[in-house]
Amino acid sequence: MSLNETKKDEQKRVDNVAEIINDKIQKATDDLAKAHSETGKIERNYGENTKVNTFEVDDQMETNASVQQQKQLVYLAVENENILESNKLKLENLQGSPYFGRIDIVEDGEKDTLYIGTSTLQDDDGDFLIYDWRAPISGIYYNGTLGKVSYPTPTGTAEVDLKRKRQFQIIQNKIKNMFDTNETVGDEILQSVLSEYSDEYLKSIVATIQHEQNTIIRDTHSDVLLVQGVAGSGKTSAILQRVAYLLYHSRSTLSADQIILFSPNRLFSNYISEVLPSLGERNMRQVTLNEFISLRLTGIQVETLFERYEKDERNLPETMVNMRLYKESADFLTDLENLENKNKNHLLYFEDIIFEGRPFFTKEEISDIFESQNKAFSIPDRFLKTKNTLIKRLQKRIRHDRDDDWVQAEIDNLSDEDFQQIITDHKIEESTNQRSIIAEEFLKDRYAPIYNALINNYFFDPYKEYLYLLSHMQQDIVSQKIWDTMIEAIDHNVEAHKLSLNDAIATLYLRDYITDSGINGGIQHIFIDEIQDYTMAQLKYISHAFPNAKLTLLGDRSQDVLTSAYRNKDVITSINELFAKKHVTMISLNQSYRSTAEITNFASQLLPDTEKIKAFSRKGEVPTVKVFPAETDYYKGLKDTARELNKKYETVAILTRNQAQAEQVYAHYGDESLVTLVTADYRSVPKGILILPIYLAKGLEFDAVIAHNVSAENYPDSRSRDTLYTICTRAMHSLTLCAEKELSPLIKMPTEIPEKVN
Ligand SMILES: Nc1ncnc2c1ncn2[C@@H]1O[C@H](COP(=O)(O)OP(=O)(O)OP(=O)(O)O)[C@@H](O)[C@H]1O
Repeated sequence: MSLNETKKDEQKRVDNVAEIINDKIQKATDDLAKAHSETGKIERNYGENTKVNTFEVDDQMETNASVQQQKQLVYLAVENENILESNKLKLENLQGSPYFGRIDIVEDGEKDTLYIGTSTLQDDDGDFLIYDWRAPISGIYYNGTLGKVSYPTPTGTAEVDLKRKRQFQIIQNKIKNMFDTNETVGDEILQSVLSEYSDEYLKSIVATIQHEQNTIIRDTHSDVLLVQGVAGSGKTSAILQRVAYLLYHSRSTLSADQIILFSPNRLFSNYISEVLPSLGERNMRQVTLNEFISLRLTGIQVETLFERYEKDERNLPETMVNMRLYKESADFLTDLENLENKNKNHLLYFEDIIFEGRPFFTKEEISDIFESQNKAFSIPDRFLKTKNTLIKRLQKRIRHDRDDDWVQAEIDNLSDEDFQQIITDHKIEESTNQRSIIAEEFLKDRYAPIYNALINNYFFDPYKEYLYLLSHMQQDIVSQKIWDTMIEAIDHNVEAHKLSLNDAIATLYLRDYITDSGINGGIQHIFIDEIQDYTMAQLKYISHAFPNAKLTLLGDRSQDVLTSAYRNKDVITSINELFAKKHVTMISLNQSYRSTAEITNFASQLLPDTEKIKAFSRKGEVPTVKVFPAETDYYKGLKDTARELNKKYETVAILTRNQAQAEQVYAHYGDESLVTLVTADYRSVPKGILILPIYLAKGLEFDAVIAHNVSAENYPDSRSRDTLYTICTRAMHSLTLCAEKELSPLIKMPTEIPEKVN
């Protein structure tokens, strides 16, 4: 059959499937509308039923049962609606581009043809029109080359003969491109996808997943999956595809709420928010490290890594570096833990529990309880026993106070409604001592803040405890004087309700250790993007906080913008050491997809010889270097360049080293409506000419990038290399480097490329 005829046949099939999808969407819309009105009815009914009987004491029990039943009905109706909604979303995702792949196989002598798309579609007879890309057999499409291949089945590995692999690019139900290929995914379609201009949101790569990316996506065995991938190699894309894959693979046991992604900043969270919905899945939870810590250390303002970088990006004294490296290590946390248990006579720092302005339990009383515990027990054990004693004392107090006059008087003063509410809430049956029970419940409600304070360990001060341990630490990193100054500085910080990131992590770890808390066993997967920004202490804390979670850690050792000025050890080596007892799988991605070959090759030159990147064969403009002799020429040249680029590209990002430089560039724009100064508060990236420090552009990409002032002064030596590399690799189609006076020695261009402007 000629290629034309084949295409005609394939187009016929697309038309046919498209029609079926449309019909199914129509039906799904009708079903959903019906279900919605049904839910409305049940909800109204529930509302009426719950109101009617609560005042009639005799009807209480009946009301309770009926309320439960109604609640269950509402729950089922809402659940049903959610399922219909999700099915409809999946169909809508297929609309216009129902599938992207086809495999022809021979299995046990039988021929079969399978089409692969974002989700499964069956016709009315139950035949598969489209296979979900995550189905075990679909793995062949991404992994296998023609010939004998295998795929996992519930009963073991199945062998098939792969006869053909065909790729489609279908837009608005028209086949735009179609290729038969032996590779994972042939270059032609990838070329076409990568040539597109940048978008506000990252797109799914489901149709063009590459072989090594597929390994990351489908890994289900590793405790720790560690990916070192060069800039633009699809790490973030792979995370999102992997989440979708895991949700499918473990659909009966895993939900999106049990997955957390630690993302570098809010802009990034928004940037990636569309991928999972486009694959028919809900987004996982997303949090930045600072948000995560702030939620756990309420009332304390934790310094962000960005703020710290702005303060001491360069010229950090050696003593500071040494102290910082120690406090960022996993050993530091272990040392704190060991020290805590060393002095058996040490009394923890307790606090009064204040109730209605007066101490309910004084710290002396709490200390006495702690002191009376057997010192042979560990500190956490003695803490727990203290806490339990306090809870018992509270319960005793409730039993004691219930007959007090003031309590009886308060109960007499309760409105009928409140009185009934206590009976209903606590399911109190009628009996002779009903009034005492009511008094007890009333007191429990009244004393709830005390109970809450006990449960949440508010009677213990982890900050003072941390400072105490620091002051008793035997360290030979810096002189005692410098160490003491550091402790004093933390003390001042705590007074002002502030803490650095390192101290916050250490305090949290210590608090969790002593109080045996802070553990979330329900989370099954943790993903961390930009892992090079994390310290081993942070990773140790995260894995302690989520003991049942498998970790997927992705990063690029060459994009260490925030800590390369002082860190001396490779992050990948450190992670391997930290998780030495776990099943760690390490995967490298060396091919970059984001940028044109010219940009990738240019950026690659900035790195040491050992870390060369493989460029994807997408052609584009050669990067331009412009050196201006004086400051006035510089800013004029920079602005002209941005304006020119903006005629061709919708987004042009001027990337600077830090916030101060971004503000400086912004100040040179007389008319502010022409540009946007993007700050840490931004939640989405606007179009046009943008100015932002590189750390806010982490993980993002832009059509055109201008690197601001790549002068010898601004990027003097190899410690600036990561920053420069990260800036250059944000560009998809066009990269311009502007420098004032002398060019940075890091930039080595073939002599014909620099376009000197005088
Ligand atoms: N298999 C693929 N098919 C199509 N596009 C891809 C593929 N892999 C990566 N890309 C594209 O390459 C670009 C870079 O991908 P991504 O942001 O996931 O890389 P990254 O490794 O996280 O980058 P960085 O570390 O530089 O932030 C994105 O536009 C993404 O859509």
